[in-house]
Amino acid sequence: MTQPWPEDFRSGFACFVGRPNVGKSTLTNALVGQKVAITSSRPQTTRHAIRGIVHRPDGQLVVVDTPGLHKPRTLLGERLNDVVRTTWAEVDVVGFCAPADQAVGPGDRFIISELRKVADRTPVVGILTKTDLARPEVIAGRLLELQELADFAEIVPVSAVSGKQVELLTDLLLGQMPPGPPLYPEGELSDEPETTMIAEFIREAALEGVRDELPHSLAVVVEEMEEGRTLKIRAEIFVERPSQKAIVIGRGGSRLKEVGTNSRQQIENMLGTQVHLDLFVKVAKDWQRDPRQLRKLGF
Ligand SMILES: Nc1nc2c(ncn2[C@@H]2O[C@H](COP(=O)(O)OP(=O)(O)OP(=O)(O)O)[C@@H](O)[C@H]2O)c(=O)[nH]1
Repeated sequence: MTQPWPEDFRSGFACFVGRPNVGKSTLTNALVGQKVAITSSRPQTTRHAIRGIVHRPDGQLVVVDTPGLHKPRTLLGERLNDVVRTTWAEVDVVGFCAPADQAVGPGDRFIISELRKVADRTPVVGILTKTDLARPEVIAGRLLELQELADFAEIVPVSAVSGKQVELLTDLLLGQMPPGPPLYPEGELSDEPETTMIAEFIREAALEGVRDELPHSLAVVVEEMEEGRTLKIRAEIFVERPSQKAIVIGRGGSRLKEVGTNSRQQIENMLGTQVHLDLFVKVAKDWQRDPRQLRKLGF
């Protein structure tokens, strides 16, 4: 019997690492070609290891999106760092991202040294992101800085926004994958459970335009999904303090309404069905420090 995939087919897992806000989620979306990981101009909003799957005739690349590594101040912070390290140790290739509009610095060196502690033999591809934001001579300088930072298997400049070199990046990452059959059926873009993606869409909408300290204080749980002519979804947005609840709800409920409209559109796009979305805001005091609450909220 002949196998249904080419002999030289490659498949495996990749993840992107780098300082907050360097463009890891946007790059995942650009590679996969559809919005699967949430992006935000605010650092450290990527919570779950969301996979995007790149299907090609010559291979399959499963991209795992990890949260940013950061100084743990709470139990949540520690758990997130554990998630990061576990992911790093398990993938076939790591894409280290640094943005073209910023110099390589201590943050990058810290991540590289942490990376080497858990994955000393995993090939690392150096990725200079956001090249649309820098002039060619600046990009050239940054590439040299990257070259000195670590022993990368490859170094490649890309722009997720313009799409420049994104295909080449896929080639290079696939080139580091072991030979093997496709890991997921064709057409599948992500193996995140639907409820997780729905919760992420709501979280993303709720974070839009709010103050800097709010991101880590916000969690979303999908409580109920009821199939019918329209899909009824009931979700709860958890904050830590009554003052934050007021911010999320807004004057006369105006912000919450906006959050509902925006996330409902995203959910409808993803599921291809009409959605009725009910959102509730609840205060769960200090949920980031409380192991029981963390488990309930899925961490
Ligand atoms: N101009 C430009 N902006 C980009 C590009 N890639 C990402 N951005 C912007 O940079 C910001 C951060 O992008 P994200 O993809 O959320 O960054 P991240 O590294 O995943 O961030 P964390 O989840 O905080 O770790 C967003 O405002 C993006 O729109 C790019 O290629 N060009």
